[in-house]
Amino acid sequence: MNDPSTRAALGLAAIPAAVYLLLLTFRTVRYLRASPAQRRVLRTARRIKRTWRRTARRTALAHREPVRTWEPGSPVRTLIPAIKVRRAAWGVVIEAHTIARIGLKQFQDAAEHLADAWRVPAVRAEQAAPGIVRLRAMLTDPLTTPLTAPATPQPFTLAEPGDTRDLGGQDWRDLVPLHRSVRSWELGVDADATPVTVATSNVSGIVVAGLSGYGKTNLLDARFAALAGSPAVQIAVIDGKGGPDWDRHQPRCFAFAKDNLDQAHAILTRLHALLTRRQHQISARLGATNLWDTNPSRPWPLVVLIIDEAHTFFHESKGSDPESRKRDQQVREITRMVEELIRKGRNVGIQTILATQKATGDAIPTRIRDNCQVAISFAQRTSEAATAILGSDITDHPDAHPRRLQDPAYVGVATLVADGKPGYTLVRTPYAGPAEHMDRLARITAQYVLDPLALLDPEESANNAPIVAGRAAA
Ligand SMILES: Nc1ncnc2c1ncn2[C@@H]1O[C@H](COP(=O)(O)OP(=O)(O)OP(=O)(O)O)[C@@H](O)[C@H]1O
Repeated sequence: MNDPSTRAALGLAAIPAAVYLLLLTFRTVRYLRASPAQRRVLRTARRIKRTWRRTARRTALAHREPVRTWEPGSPVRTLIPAIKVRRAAWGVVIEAHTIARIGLKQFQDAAEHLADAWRVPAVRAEQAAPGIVRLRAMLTDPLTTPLTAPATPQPFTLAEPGDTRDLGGQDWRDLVPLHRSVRSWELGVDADATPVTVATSNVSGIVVAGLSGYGKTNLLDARFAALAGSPAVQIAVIDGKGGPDWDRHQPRCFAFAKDNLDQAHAILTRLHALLTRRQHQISARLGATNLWDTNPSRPWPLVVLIIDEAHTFFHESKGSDPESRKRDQQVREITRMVEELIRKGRNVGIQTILATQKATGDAIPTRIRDNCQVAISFAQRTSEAATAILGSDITDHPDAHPRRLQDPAYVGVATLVADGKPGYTLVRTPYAGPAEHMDRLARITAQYVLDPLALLDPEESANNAPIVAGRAAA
């Protein structure tokens, strides 16, 4: 025992034991300090790692092949896909290396059995990279878990130094930076609970479609809330539904109309005039031919036109009486003006957001719809409707197909092509908050409202009062 070499050997043997003990202590402390939900995740991750070789064999995810040998008999070896396991708030992510003929399809086929073996409600499989399949053992599903505050922008995103208004005790520097919401739209979270965004700079058209009651208006509310706090944004609303949904937004709008064709026509005529003036003046005023090379500002704001139930305004009655002919003439003019706003509004900072239950060509003219750079679809009943809004590629992505979303659990879940994510992404959008929230937000930010045409040309504006609060120009 006193022999130095024996002591050294004992000392060496003690190192792994000490490391093991440390690891065990660390794991135990981590487990004890975790919430019940996190403990479940930890247990599941451990179970998956511990039982993987056995589970792979039992779920046909192991590959057997003969070993070349001169010895009699024909020995066989079993290859098991190597995995890496990591924890997420909602479950466990497993990245598996494909081998031989075991790839995405085999993992997808085995998903139900894996869920049983791992004792989780669902397992999803997708190709993460060539040779890597990502499995998600879902303990809770981020897509069906209601989302509130985290992805919902702060209601009062006043972002200018010196603002002395009601900041709810917060310093303006802590609030959402002015241009982040203007340049991109934080829509919510995907199936991995990671944020989903789309760029909104250099965008002149956004179309949001989906069956009634699946979350279009709520999503537009969230967008409205993200923009209302910026003095560099002016908002106009035309509500084809004509109900009370948009009334509370009115104080923050420089132009507002319901399903009144004359008023909608008047607002669009003014926005079209703004488009033309801005085109003429942009170089001289901004020293650039594209607003997005700089940033929207108070004197040259981003102008967002929201048209809810947009199909209301594109439908010609084809009647032959004078009233119908006048109406159809207005519809044709509205269609042309919306089309031009979307086709030409990008560089001058005019953005049109169309929401509709139906995005097929008979509801929204294709020359309007197909020029929108961003398309977002909530649940759809038919493939035709899904293809109309998202393009024919959606048929290659059955997992993200909006027909799958026809379930009350998917109210508030949409499909889109998101920044930095391949193919189509399903996104859980946040609940935008109760009506009073929007009411207060609109009132507190009403002081930012300015007519963008008046900002460009004060004289012209004096002769032509803007259309606000549902009243036609005085
Ligand atoms: N992301 C969400 N989280 C929680 N609830 C939501 C979400 N989106 C919508 N809802 C709820 O679902 C209901 C219908 O939503 P919304 O009015 O936005 O649907 P819609 O698609 O605009 O319907 P319609 O076409 O009839 O106007 C509302 O009560 C809303 O509060």
